[in-house]
Amino acid sequence: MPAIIVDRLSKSFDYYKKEAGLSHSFRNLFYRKPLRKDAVTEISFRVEEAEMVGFLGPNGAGKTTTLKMLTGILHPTAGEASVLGYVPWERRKAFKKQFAIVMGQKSQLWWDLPANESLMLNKCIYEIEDRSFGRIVGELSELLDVRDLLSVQVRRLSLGERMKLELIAALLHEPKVLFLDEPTIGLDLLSQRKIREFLKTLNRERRTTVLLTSHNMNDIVDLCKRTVIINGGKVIYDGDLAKVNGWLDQRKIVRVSLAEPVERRRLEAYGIVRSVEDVEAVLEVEKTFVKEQAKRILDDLPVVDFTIEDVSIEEGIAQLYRNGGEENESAPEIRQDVRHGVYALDGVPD
Ligand SMILES: Nc1ncnc2c1ncn2[C@@H]1O[C@H](COP(=O)(O)OP(=O)(O)OP(=O)(O)O)[C@@H](O)[C@H]1O
Repeated sequence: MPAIIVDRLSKSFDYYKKEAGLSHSFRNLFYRKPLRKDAVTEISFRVEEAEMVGFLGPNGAGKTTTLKMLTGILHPTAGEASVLGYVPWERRKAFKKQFAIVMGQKSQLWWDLPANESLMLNKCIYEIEDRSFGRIVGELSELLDVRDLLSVQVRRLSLGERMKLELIAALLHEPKVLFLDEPTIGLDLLSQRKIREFLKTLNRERRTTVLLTSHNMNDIVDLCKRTVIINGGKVIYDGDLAKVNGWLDQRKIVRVSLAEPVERRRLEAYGIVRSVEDVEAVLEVEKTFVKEQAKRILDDLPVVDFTIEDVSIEEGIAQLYRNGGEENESAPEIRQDVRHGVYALDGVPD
């Protein structure tokens, strides 16, 4: 049985428009314009036990809202979900003991206390026995290399050190399902790598199921074979990460620094002009033509510096599906088998 089942889950937020100014504040006492935001609309997907799935999407796509429903923080407007056989928003005690959520932007540790005091608090909340507590803290702090930091006041720790201790706090009760929302945000490359290695070990040795949201593509590429992509509150892709990579790899980003400003119209001869600011230009060029266009740019223009980069998956998705899931003509068509909640990109080679 899958560890996570999401079936046509939706969440809408009702709120009121507030306008600035004293007169509007007075008017708001008698009349407030109600508004509705459909943050998540009929999304369906499944995550098998011990699977690590990347949950991707541009800003405002509905990722955090989905994670909040799957952890019982939010009640959905419609649809169903089950995590380890439990309905998350029923918030049963037995369910709370089997999952954990780590949000890179939020801390569950007490800032004025050393981390081991917060760990003691979690020990009591989750009713963990003394012997298990000692073993788990020992194992995890060894793996993350933070043994010496357990007695340091949390506010004195670096962001990376704190994040490692946040993970220990979240994993004390040995959850079977782990929801991660931007776990490497703001961390240096070394700390990011350490946390990814740790998550791999956790998944391999404890068969922990992981649903991971991250704007850091290295996290997703390194940890997840499969990705669910959401945009405008709708699932637009569910499948192999490599397939999406292959599709986006069909285009390249060419960054050019020029000795003097060049008219936008002139640059359009070499590809799609993404931006021109003074002497800096960014172009998008089809991969098959990139060699030829690069040569032309270098021959024709007063180039000072020149780089060719890949389009990031996230950027490509945001660009192609900018209108809340409406594809533009160059985007691959999305096929959806509603019965199974399966989505696929047409025209993408296997
Ligand atoms: N309480 C709320 N009231 C009204 N709108 C909300 C509320 N919470 C979220 N939204 C809106 O729902 C949409 C989805 O938000 P959500 O935080 O789930 O996106 P996200 O994919 O996690 O984005 P990000 O990557 O920027 O964190 C956004 O447009 C957001 O403004």
